[in-house]
Amino acid sequence: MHFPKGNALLTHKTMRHDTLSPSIRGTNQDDEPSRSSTSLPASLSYLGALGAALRAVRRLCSGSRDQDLNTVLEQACRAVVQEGGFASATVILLDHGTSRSAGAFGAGVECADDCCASFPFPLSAAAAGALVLRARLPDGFEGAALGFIAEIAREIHGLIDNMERESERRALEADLVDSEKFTSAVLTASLDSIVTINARGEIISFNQAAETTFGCSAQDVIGRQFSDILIPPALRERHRAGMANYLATGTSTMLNRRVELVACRADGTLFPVEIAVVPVKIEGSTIFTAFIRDISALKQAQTVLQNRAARYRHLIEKSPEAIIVCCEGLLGLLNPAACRMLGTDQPDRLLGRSVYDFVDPDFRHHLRSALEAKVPPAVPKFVEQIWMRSDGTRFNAELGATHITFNDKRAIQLVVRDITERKRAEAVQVGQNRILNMMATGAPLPEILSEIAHFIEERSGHGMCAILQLSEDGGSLSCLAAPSLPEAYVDALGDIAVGPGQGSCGTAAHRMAPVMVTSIASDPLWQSYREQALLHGLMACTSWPIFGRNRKLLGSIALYFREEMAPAPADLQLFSVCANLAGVAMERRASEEKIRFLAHYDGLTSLPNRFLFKEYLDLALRNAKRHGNKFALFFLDLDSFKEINDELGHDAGDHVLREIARRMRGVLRHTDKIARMGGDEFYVLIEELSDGRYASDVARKLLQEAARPVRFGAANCAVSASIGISIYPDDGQDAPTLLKNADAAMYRAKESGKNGFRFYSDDMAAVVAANEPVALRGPGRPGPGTALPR
Ligand SMILES: Nc1nc2c(ncn2[C@@H]2O[C@H](COP(=O)(O)OP(=O)(O)OP(=O)(O)O)[C@@H](O)[C@H]2O)c(=O)[nH]1
Repeated sequence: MHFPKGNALLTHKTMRHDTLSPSIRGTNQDDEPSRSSTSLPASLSYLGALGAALRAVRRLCSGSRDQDLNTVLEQACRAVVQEGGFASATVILLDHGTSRSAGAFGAGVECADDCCASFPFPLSAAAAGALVLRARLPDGFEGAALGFIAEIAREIHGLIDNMERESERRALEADLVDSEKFTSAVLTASLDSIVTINARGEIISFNQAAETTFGCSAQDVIGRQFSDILIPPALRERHRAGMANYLATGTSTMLNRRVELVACRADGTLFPVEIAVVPVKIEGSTIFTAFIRDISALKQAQTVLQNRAARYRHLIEKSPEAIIVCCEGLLGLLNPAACRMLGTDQPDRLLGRSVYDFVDPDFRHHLRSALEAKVPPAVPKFVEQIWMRSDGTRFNAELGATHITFNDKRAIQLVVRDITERKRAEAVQVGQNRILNMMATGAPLPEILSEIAHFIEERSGHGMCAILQLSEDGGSLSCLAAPSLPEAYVDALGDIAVGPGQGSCGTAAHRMAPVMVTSIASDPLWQSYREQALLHGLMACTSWPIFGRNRKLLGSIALYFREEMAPAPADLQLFSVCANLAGVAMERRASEEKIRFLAHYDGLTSLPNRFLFKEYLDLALRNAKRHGNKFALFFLDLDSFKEINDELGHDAGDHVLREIARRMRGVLRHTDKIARMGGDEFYVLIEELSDGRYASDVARKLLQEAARPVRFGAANCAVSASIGISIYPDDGQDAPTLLKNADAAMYRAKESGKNGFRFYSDDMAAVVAANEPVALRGPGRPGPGTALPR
């Protein structure tokens, strides 16, 4: 299609939009369109053709409802060209400032003297654009033809306008249908019940979910009062009042938000719902759409969860073990046992604090590695640590950690046990075993008691311990171990009398019960010892009696402090254990001493027996050999002792033996030894012998004591003694020789008339030889053939 040069007619700038006045340009003219052509008359046939074109276009307009716009415009252009005899017809449409050819016919037809005219559509109309015609005739756009052509253009414009309106209407209709379908689908598919009511409270829509939820069909409820069907009877009046208030005032607390309520099913059962009501004003009237969700299952799940949470909380609350939940190292939950363990009854004061605040710094890294472990142990592993209470005091803790979810977060649940008591008991057990081991291995009593005292001091922290033993007569206490007390104080105190008002120890022994004195300065029990104690800075003293079997009092334990205070209650049991240990040690030592006494001493006279005398003799020999000393060995046998037994009885004989033994012991030096061999025979060992005369003096004194009558009842028992003496080294270099020679000398004294003594001399060797194998004495009847123990 050929357009005039510059296409000036096709731009809206050159179109005259206010009217359908065309722009016309002749091929042979300049660019200015011809304005004078309206005066030329058009031929009747041409006008008839234009009329036919106009009618054809009108026909198209009426039958174009269902056709595509471009097709119809194409047909219109064809009709205009074919009926009107134009070379070409084109409809140009402006669309958002750009032009497009919406329909054309006859394009590409060229003729030598054609002219072209553009008939614009009004800009104010829905469709803007123009009908562009090319006429074969030079006067094709003149006179009456112009009116026809303008009419054709108007018809085409009307056609475009109608078709576009129709198209828009159809699109809107389609949208509406789609929207209704969508709404219907939403309502149907919605899991929530959607119920719409009008301002009178009547149900006007009721979706499928509502039918299921409330147990009634839409058909049954539409038109009925919402409150009569879906609201529980107890709430109906409130609902009506609320609606009335909203309609009157426009305010409501129920609308446009989600609230939980109770709804009523068709069968009358009530159930929990979550409801949101949205009011909508339509044509001056208000309708209300309620979105209702049955939350029975949710509530049940919540109840189950709440019950579970409550059970968990109950278990935690009642657990005797301390349970602590930590989130990111902070305390998130503590049960009462944990609060007690950490020394508070106000968990709120601990919540949010770092768990590390309660752990001894030396153990924090242990806890950190447990809390930050990526893979928790399958079974919680309990570890021991030192923890701290709120007041900073430390305690032994055993704890196990497990990973849990707490408040939707990863958390650690700690089970913490205060094992201070267990550790204390273990320490007591270890100490007790150490002390029992000392007893079993025969450690000396003072060492054992000293160990017990150290143990008590160690456990008590800063006390000083003393262990005292009761005297045989039960009248006083003497200190056996006091490793930490000032020596001067122990010496100054000496033996403590047992009785009321005798300090803590004397009073405890007297009362046979513990005595706690927290102020030595003011307690009347310490009146007699106060000055000494205060002089050494001792301010308090608690004492426990020590008992043996059958609650026999053996002594007492004292624990002194340099402050006015009492032992910690936790230590009292330990001290009572220690008092028992001291009792066992003391009693055992007493038993051992008794056994030792029975083994080494004569039961009648309490003098050493022949076994012990043998040890004395061996020791004397070693000393004498080492130092070049002399010593004398006496063998003493009572004369005519048998007669006492025979005449006055065995008891009288025993009495005489005891008395003479006591007297002889009394006249000897404490370094001298005297032993009873048995019967009426005794040995005496005189060491540090300067010369023989001293031995004679001792022999005379012994004879004198033996000869002094012994009173037994009304009788005076009179005996005498005969003594034989051998001297080391003159009369023998070893024990058997010395004993043999003393024995021989004693025989010589008997032979010489008794009540006298004889030193061994070589002439006695014959007697000894005659009595060989060896004239050694043993228990019982004197005579040769009985040897001392080796
Ligand atoms: N009462 C008593 N008598 C004892 C005890 N042990 C031994 N005897 C007796 O002591 C006497 C000692 O006997 P002898 O030494 O032979 O008799 P004796 O009369 O002293 O004779 P001489 O030594 O020769 O003077 C015996 O009669 C024993 O039975 C004892 O423990 N108690």
